[in-house]
Amino acid sequence: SSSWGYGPSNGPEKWASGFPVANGPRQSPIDIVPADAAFDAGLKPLRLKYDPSDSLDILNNGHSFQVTFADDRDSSTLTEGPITGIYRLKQFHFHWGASDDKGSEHTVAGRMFPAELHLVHWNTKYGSFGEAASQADGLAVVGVFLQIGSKNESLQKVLDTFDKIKAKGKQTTFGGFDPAALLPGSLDYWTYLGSLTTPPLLESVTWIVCKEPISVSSEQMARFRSLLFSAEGEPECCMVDNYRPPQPLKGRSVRASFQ
Ligand SMILES: CC#CCNS(=O)(=O)c1cc(S(N)(=O)=O)ccc1C(=O)O
Ligand SMILES: [Zn+2]
Repeated sequence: SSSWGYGPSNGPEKWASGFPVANGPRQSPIDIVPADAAFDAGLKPLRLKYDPSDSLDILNNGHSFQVTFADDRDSSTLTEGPITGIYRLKQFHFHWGASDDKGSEHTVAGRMFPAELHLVHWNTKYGSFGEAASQADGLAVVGVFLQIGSKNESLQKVLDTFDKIKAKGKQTTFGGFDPAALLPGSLDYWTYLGSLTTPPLLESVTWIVCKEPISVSSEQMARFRSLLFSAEGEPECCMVDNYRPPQPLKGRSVRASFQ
């Protein structure tokens, strides 16, 4: 069976056949329209506490690359913000385009960014990521837009591993990395109830999208595009355009933590 991807035969327009929830009521990403986002004074500031010793390795999983964290303790967590309880960081990954004019999953009043960072956290009240992933309040993903500007030195540490994870299935150790170094100065955010943006598209994600982008140089964006969707020994297929387009809002409201 042709597994899902981002090509013409297995891309986002085809996912509904294998994953009917693709047409569900709370799918992600969405177009965020700032003028329609209601300021909610009840929303607390995000509280992100990450321990660099939790970072384990970096992996090309065939649809993106991810940095995986040890999540057996409450050492790298998301609390406060729009959520209640403690959510543990499991991994972070990115989505990006074939050129600097596209690549993000969420858009802001129709504007696409060249890339988007996702930090995936799971609700510890469910005991494991897998259990949490099937619960309506099981996951919380912090999204950060990347915009073309100065070279991002924190990001460069990630890009420097790409020679070792070029092909699908390759991984290498990646310890001592602090994901807080990838966060913008302001943690103002929009939040709404949505889903995973890749199959299985589970409707279990509280999305927390930062208003302020982080910078990435055009040369650094070119490095993202040197990764491959394909495994060693297969015809080379550049890993680009690994983003799902915005999905219908279906009556959902988007709240803003800022005025
Ligand atoms: C069951 C299940 C599941 C999803 N896993 S994930 O949350 O790490 C994830 C989340 C997202 S996203 N774009 O929804 O944050 C994308 C990709 C992945 C992944 O497996 O690689
Ligand atoms: Zn993602």
